[in-house]
Amino acid sequence: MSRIEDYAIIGDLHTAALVGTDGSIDWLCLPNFDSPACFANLLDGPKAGRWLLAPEGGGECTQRQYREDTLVLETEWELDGGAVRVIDFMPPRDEVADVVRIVEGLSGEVKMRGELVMRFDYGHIVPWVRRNHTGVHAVAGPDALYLDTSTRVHGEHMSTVSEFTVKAGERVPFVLTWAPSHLPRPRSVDPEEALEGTTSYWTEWSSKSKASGPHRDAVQRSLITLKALTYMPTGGIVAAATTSLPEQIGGPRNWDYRYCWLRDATWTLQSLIAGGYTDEAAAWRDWLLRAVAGDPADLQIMYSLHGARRLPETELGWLKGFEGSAPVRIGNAAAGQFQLDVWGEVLDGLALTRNSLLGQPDESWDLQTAIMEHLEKIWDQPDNGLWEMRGPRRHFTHSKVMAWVAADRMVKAVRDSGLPGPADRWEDLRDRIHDEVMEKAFDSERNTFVQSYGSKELDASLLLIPRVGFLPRRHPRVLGTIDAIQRELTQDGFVLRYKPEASDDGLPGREGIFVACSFWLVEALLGAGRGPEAEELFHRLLGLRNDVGLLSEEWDPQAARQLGNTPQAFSHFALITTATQLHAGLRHHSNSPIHHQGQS
Ligand SMILES: OC[C@H]1O[C@H](O[C@H]2O[C@H](CO)[C@@H](O)[C@H](O)[C@H]2O)[C@H](O)[C@@H](O)[C@@H]1O
Repeated sequence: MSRIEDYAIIGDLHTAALVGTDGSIDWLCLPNFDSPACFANLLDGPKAGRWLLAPEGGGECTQRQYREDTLVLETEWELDGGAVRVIDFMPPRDEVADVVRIVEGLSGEVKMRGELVMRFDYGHIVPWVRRNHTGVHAVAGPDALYLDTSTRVHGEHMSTVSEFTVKAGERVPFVLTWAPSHLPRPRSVDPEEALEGTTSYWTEWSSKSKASGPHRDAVQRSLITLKALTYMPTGGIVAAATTSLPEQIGGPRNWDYRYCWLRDATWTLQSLIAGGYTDEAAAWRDWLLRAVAGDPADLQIMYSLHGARRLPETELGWLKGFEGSAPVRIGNAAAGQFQLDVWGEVLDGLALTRNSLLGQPDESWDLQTAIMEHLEKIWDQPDNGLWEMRGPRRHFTHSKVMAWVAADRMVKAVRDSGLPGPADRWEDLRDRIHDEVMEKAFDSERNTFVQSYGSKELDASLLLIPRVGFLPRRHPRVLGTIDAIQRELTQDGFVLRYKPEASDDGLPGREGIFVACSFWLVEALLGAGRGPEAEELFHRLLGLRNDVGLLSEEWDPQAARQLGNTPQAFSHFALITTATQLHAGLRHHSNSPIHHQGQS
């Protein structure tokens, strides 16, 4: 059984597939990220659908890598009789979706076996499968899949099997195409042309990057991963490609991340802008304006890729879950929560786009004003916080700090950029929130900010206080909070987001350390003047990436394995912004663009 870190991602900017080190595609939702899966081996085993393509004897590959700065994956096996490579990719999309796999003989000869188990609706539906002159054709309900290959296939135990030998220099292609079942068979794809086109697409995209410095490769891989999590038609960005990969193996903390969180998307935007990608930032702003249009009181913390608001949370009882981690959930009840921080994140993100996309039309000021006016009425309410706690609502410190951020950015927009608005009133609110946080969210005995007003608990989000400019990076209270978090909220030097057993988050069980929060500690240490410690922690965090540079949401320090949904935008944007700070120096806060070398 594969571990979370065994997976690499390929995608077509509408959806993504996860490919294991054993050559099996174990996760693929079609046609979009949030559509039902046709391969759900990840959550239930092979009977829920998968596509294995590997040497006959099976087993882990010897090595794998992405082709330079692309999303084209190469998985290689070296065996006694020869060596073979499987090249996997999804060509950037037209109206239908393709997964292309090319088996390439590298030396000697290798016996290969393909096993395609097509299931629709997360393993629930076994389709009708018919042979045709180029492969097979599967249909059930709205979905059709077409397999085209030059090698012979036959049926075996409800799967489509191919057995063939590949010699040095030979190439055996497979193309799996999804199309709506009511339409005629779609155009066929030339696999070699598609390989060239896909390689050029990603190479060209990567050539626009401003990533540089000692961590350039890690940053570029993270930027490519974030791009792979964007939904091209609307500009929406999913939090991760999967649902229900557990935060504790065998536990119930399993959530569907195939949606657009305003928080995650705003942070992703910050890192794309840091990487020099302004087109994606503009597309995100357009997505945001469409998604949140209407009464600001109805603003949600997350939406679907298309901006839909209803994301009912359901359990898929027929799936046993990753290594038995049940339930498997689709939809996400957090969509209905009140998370005060989101307003600040959105206004912070729009301030950044305004400062970064100079000269591009910006129609978001009316929305920003409406959001701020609404926030003036609700900022003093208890909320669910950025960790989406399902326990009682509280006055979370981070939420209030983000309300301060909202007011701060709006004041600056009026004062510095000349936009219209009641700057004095917003300034007054900003100062009131600041005073309240300083008074109610600080434990002077332990010299640390706390998770919520009056609480004794710590929370990793407190590390963001200097990042958003609420206090200077070396303010005594910031330094005290860093010390307290290192003392009380770390495992093996990595940071927990909070202590689940003491924070009444409404859920049983525990979880791993939170990768993004550990990157936040790096930045906080750097700001505190503890550069060598920051560098050391950053290098240890880079070591949590898998062999192809991917991070999931969490890490289990005892078992030394990844936990949670993967690849996760949160972890990758934290890597990018932290690496940029380490390289460029602490020259910016969350809302100011980074000036790369050579720029004025
Ligand atoms: O811990 C409980 C919550 O966990 C998920 O939320 C987390 O993921 C979100 C997407 O990356 C992120 O925005 C949030 O800050 C994280 O806590 C889950 O989506 C929630 O439903 C759940 O209550």
